[in-house]
Amino acid sequence: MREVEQDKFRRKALPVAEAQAKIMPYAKATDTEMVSLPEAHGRILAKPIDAPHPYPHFRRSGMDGFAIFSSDTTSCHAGQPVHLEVVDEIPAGSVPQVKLKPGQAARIMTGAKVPDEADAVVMFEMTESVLQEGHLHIRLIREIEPGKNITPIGLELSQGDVILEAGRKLTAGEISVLATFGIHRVPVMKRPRIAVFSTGSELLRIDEPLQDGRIRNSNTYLLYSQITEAGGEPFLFEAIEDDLAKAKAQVEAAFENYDVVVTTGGVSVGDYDIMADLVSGDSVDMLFNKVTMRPGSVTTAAVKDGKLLFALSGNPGACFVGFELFVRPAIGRMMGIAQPFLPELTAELARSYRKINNFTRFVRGRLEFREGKLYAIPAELDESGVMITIKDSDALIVIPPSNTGVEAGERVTVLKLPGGFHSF
Ligand SMILES: Nc1nc2c(c(=O)[nH]1)N[C@H]1C(S)=C(S)[C@@H](COP(=O)(O)OP(=O)(O)OC[C@H]3O[C@@H](n4cnc5c(N)ncnc54)[C@H](O)[C@@H]3O)O[C@H]1N2
Ligand code: MOO
Repeated sequence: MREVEQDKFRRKALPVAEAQAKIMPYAKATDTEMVSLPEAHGRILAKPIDAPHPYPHFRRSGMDGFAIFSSDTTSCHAGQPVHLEVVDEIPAGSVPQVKLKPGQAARIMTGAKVPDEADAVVMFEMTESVLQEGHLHIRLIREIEPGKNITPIGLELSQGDVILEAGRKLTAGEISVLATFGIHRVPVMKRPRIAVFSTGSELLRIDEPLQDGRIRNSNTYLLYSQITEAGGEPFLFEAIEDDLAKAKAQVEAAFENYDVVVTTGGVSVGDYDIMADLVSGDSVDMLFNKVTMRPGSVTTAAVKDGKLLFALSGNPGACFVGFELFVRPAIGRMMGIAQPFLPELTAELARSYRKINNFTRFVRGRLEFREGKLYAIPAELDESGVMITIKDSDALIVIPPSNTGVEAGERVTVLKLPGGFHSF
């Protein structure tokens, strides 16, 4: 037996956290690039952005109405109305033309600049128009407090405030803030370029008809989605057949052009498990080839010329989990995300999980809120080779090693998968 083949069997299993820690030093920051604001959606901000001006930068009316001196309305009531002469009209986008004096009002629209002298805006609905000696007046029968319906300068942000920290993912809220401040070119982290290979002579292309004993290559597309969601840029390659020399050549070529290489399949101890052989060879430095977890115990990571190679299991469930626990955090770290790991929550296990585990199990499942409490419901079918329940899962339920399993009602840690909740 060749030495590399023997190595496949002699594996030292690392706990997940230790394996993650081995990877992170190689998750080197990508370069930065400038993109247009719409293109920045979903990208990671590369530099902190300060407010170049206060917001709002002028005193803004919050209502369609009249800008007035609130002091003119002191003690005003139905039996003692106040009449104010309308001397200006200020649409949004214009500036006041008349310097207001006490006893006067300016007709003003929502979003328009309030005259400096005025200290309140009264809504149209609270006024009545009257003509007095040919001049338009408004009649008020209620006191208006100072500041009413005026948004002060800098209510949201003062000049120089940090608007967004580096490492922040830009989605709707962030994009609208950047637009507000005229930041139309945005410094973002380059998306790590990730080559994806599936291995296995049993794999058919997705456009091929079924053949006996063969299956379509779903992992490549699973990974395409996961990489895209995590912020990376996937590049899909034809599946590699179970031939070590060919696989080695293809994977090595990929390292020339891509930041990370992800493969699936061929990492176990089978006769054709070429990735296991490849990482045991001397062309790459292996970081680990076994993790004390299920599914994905054979998850393997290696480094070539400072770049990461992830050899995930071929079993779809294990490939999925291996990506979420190892590849996602590496992509996140490369883009400067402060916390690139799946967020941890605590939930109550809704159904007993009685499988015996030597290793920590990451069971796909659904989360449900019932009467303010979070429940975790493990998928009925959660075997490593099962693909169908991945689509219904919004979390990985962490089941620690145990001889008895975990009973319904016990508290468990869950790792929230990206995206919404399937129950809602
Ligand atoms: N004697 C042993 N056999 C196995 C062990 C073991 O410890 N001793 N471990 C089992 C476990 S656990 C897992 S997980 C798998 C891991 O196998 P590999 O990662 O080497 O993957 P393959 O053998 O290539 O494939 C496994 C399974 O997944 C299917 N597959 C592969 N690629 C794809 C793809 N791109 N799309 C869809 N499905 C794919 C493949 O056809 C197999 O059915 O090993 C166990 N065996
Ligand atoms: O490593 Mo396998 O995915 O544990 O079932």
